[in-house]
Amino acid sequence: MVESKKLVAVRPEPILEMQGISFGYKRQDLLYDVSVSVAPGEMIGLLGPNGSGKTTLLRLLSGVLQPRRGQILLQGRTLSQWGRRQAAQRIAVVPQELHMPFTYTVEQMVSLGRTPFTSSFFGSRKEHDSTIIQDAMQAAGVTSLSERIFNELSGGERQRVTVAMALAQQPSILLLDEPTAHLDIKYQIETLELVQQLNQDRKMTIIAAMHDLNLAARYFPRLILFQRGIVADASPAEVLEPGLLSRVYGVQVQIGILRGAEHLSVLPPAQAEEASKQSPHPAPAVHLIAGGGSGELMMRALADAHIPFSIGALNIGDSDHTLALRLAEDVITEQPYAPISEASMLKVRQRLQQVDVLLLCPTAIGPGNLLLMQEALRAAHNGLHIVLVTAPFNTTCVPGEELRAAGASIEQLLKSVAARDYTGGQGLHCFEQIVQAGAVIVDSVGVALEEVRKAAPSRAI
Ligand SMILES: Nc1ncnc2c1ncn2[C@@H]1O[C@H](COP(=O)(O)OP(=O)(O)OP(=O)(O)O)[C@@H](O)[C@H]1O
Repeated sequence: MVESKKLVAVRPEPILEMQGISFGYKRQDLLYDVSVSVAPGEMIGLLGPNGSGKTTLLRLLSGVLQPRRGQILLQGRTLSQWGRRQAAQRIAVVPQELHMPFTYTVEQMVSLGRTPFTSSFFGSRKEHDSTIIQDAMQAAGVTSLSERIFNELSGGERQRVTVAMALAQQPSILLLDEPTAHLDIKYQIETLELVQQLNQDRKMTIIAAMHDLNLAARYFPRLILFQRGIVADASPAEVLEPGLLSRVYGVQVQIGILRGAEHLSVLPPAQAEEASKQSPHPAPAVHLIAGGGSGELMMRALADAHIPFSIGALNIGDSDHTLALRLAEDVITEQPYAPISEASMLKVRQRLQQVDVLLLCPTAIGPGNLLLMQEALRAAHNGLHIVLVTAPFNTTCVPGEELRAAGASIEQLLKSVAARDYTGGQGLHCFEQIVQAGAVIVDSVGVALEEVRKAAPSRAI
């Protein structure tokens, strides 16, 4: 028998690694626990709404900003171990807009890209540097503009010169901040074709913040969707998912492949709204209060059963929050580690007035979410059907009256609540009252689903 050779896929060492980085300009984190591994030669598009932190992430990657927590490794060494000058010899940035206070020519501008390798701006340029500058101008298609004044160029021409400047750094990694912003469609395509060419011909690793989802789908094989933390990191087909985009961008979109096209297209809201009129999204029948992973099974079960639900309030960074952005119809979101704000509590209250059922998952009860439990109690007194999903213990589903007869079950429930109550007994007291108000206790996700179907038979499919 011929022994078959084992084929072992060797993953290349990452060229760039973000390990659990958090950063904020103010007390609160803007980026929270971001971990990304970038292989050499990848082409990655960063997506996210205005203010989601894309530029900030690029500034962290270029070493202009320092993370509060976590570290960024460039070829296995932290950026501070490399030092600014050495890092700049490997990572180049193409900023969103470049304003020059001086009347530099294009060639002078591009030669500024050699700064990390020379001791002064224009003084110590060697023949070797001149060759690189000419090569950079040629690659970016700006040789014919070399004597022109940079500030007098059109937006598209300036963009190409800025790319040439970055190329003069001979970087392994090119970071671009919205390279197509303010450009007409011809220049948008030209710029992205150029970037793609650099990626393919020079094996340059590319990371670009992008607003145009269609261009991102067309040019970037890997997309990372941000909303302070990473919401999705995968291929365009997985990231450009209508539910996910509508939750992150707050607008309904449709995704499809246009006739004759090879790539996904994101259709504008007007057409999507029209489409959504034809197949309306059902309003959530269920609201979940969860946290710390306690809602995971319940969310997956509801999504599998096509039962629309809302959830919250949840802090950004909570594992339930990340999953909820994918699965829930609406996620009431709070800042990382922050107590629940009045605005979020108001949203929870309004939502509890609209839904048929509240599912309370077995989350830890701390001072931060005690308010949610108190809101659940208020809703119970207003007649909302509440289902308490316990940590798994040895009882079967005991609805309403039967539960009261089964004293041991209540005891067990309260014992499990006491074990996760960090509010000096206030959380436990709240639970006792919720039970007294007629809540149903269930110890399995399947039984919880049955309760939901009973309470919202027409809306839950
Ligand atoms: N130097 C700064 N000091 C304080 N806050 C800042 C600073 N720079 C940016 N911010 C704030 O940080 C948040 C994220 O900004 P950032 O520019 O990283 O987002 P972005 O995703 O690139 O946005 P856009 O798509 O609009 O360019 C914004 O609320 C912004 O106002």
